[in-house]
Amino acid sequence: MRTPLIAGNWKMNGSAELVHAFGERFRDAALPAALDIAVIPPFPYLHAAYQAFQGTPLTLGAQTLNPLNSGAHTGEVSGPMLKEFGVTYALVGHSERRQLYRETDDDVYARTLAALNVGITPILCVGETLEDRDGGSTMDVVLRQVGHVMARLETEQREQVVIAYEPIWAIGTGRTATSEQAQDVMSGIRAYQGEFDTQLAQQLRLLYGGSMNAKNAAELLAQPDIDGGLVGGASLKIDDFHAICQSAG
Ligand SMILES: O=C(CO)COP(=O)(O)O
Repeated sequence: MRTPLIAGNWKMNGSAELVHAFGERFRDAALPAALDIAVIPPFPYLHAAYQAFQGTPLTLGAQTLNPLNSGAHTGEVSGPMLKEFGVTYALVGHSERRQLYRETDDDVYARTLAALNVGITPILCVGETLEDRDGGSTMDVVLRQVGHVMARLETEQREQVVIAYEPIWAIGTGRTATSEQAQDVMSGIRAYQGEFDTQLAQQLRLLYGGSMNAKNAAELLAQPDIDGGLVGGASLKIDDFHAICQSAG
C-alpha cells in the first residue's frame, strides 16, 4: 500500500508570513489519516518553517541541493545543511532547473545521490515538452530521464526515490494533463521500474504535477498509478492546498 504524498513547491514565492499561516492552519486541520504532506519553500524560509511546522503533519522539502557537501561554491546549499533544518525531501531535476539553469541528466543523478547520502528523499522530476508530446516522443523522453538516474542506483537507493511526472506544457499554464494522459505516462514509468524489480515498482510513489488544483486533484488522484501531487501555484493558497490534501484521502 503506497501512502499518498502531496508536496507544495512554492518555487521563488512565499513569505515568512505565509510559512506561519501554514503552520497555524495545518495544526488542527482535518486530513486523511494516511497522507504525507510536504511544503517546499525557498531556502531562506526553511528555518522558520522547521519551527512553524512542529506539531503539524507538514514536513519540509528543498527545491534543489548541490551535489557536494561543502566548499567554494558561492550561492549553493548542500545536503548536510538541509538535513540540519529537518528537510525530508528534495526536488531534483525540476524542469525549471533543467531549462533555466541548464541542469543535465548527469547533474540530476549527482543531486539524487547527494540527497540519498544524507537520508533526504529525492523527488525526481521528469516530463516532456509540448514539442516532444506532439512529436510522439513523450515516453522516450520521460523514460530517458527516469532511467538515467534509476538505472544507476543500487536497489536500496532506488527504493527511496519518489518520481514526479510533470509535463512541461502543463506547468503554470492552467492546462492540466487529462487524467488519462497522466495515467498513461505514469503506468509506463511503473512498468519500466517493473523491468528491474516488480516489488519496487509496486512500492514506487509517483506524483503528478502541472496545474493541479483544488478542482482537478480528486480526479487525477483517483488514477491507479497516481500516488500524489507536486503542486505549484495552488500550493501557495492555503485553502486550495488543504483541499488538495483532502482529495488524497
Ligand atoms: O512545477 C510544478 C510543481 O513543481 C507545477 O506547477 P503548477 O502547479 O503551478 O503548474
